[in-house]
Amino acid sequence: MIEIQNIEKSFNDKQILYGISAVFEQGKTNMIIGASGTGKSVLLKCIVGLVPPEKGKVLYNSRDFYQSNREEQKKIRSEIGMLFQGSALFDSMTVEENVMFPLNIQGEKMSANEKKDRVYFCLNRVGLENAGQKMPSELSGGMKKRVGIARAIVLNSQYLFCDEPNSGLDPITAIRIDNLIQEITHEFNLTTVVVSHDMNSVMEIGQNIIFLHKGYKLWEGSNTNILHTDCQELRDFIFSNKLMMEFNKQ
Ligand SMILES: Nc1ncnc2c1ncn2[C@@H]1O[C@H](COP(=O)(O)OP(=O)(O)OP(=O)(O)O)[C@@H](O)[C@H]1O
Repeated sequence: MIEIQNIEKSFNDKQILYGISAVFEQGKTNMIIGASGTGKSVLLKCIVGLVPPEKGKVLYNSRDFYQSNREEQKKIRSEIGMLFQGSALFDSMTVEENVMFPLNIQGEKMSANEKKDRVYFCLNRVGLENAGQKMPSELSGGMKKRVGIARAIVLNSQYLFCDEPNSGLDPITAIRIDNLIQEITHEFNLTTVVVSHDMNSVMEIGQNIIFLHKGYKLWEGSNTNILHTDCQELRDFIFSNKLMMEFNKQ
């Protein structure tokens, strides 16, 4: 479980986040949603320790990240897996080498065979056990995301962060990636946090959602009650999507 308490963040006197508190539950796909420029990525960076907030706490299973010493922070970081927006694979490495990369950096106690077994366990889990020797340039967008997911879980991560996992994918591939993230979350009992502005994703995997608007958290709930919200800003966000608007008329 990750708990954030009263997060405040500014850049050059411009306040971006105002007192954000939330609980991201273990074994669930938690989502941070909102329109472009509303502070989702900044909040994600505050949570993973890339951008320290001026105020507030980030607790990883009760461990206060920003109050921890370097060693403790390193330990927490080693439990975090990230799926980046553009997958962020290394173009000059094979799929196997890409997934192996975190093990080479942090898995110093593992033998070469153990590392390889772990890489192929993860590739198998995302359906790419035969793609180990391919280069990223030979992969489709959806396959690249799968490799990114395999790399994010290779260290036995407890916490999985996904920044816009659907960007650039067609709707069917996008749903497959969403479902894979949800399955892996349940199977490995991860605390998963997905940043998205895609309503299809929200309806598919949004088990625990916070909605940001202009740096404020205006709503929290799940995909079972989001369509019935009376928060006007959230309604505007949901029904700016044409398909959702049609659905709402029925
Ligand atoms: N390092 C930075 N320095 C200054 N301003 C920043 C920095 N990072 C983000 N911002 C500003 O913070 C605001 C929120 O940006 P953020 O990237 O969090 O939005 P977002 O909700 O993730 O949008 P999108 O969905 O388009 O990615 C924007 O006005 C952005 O310009």
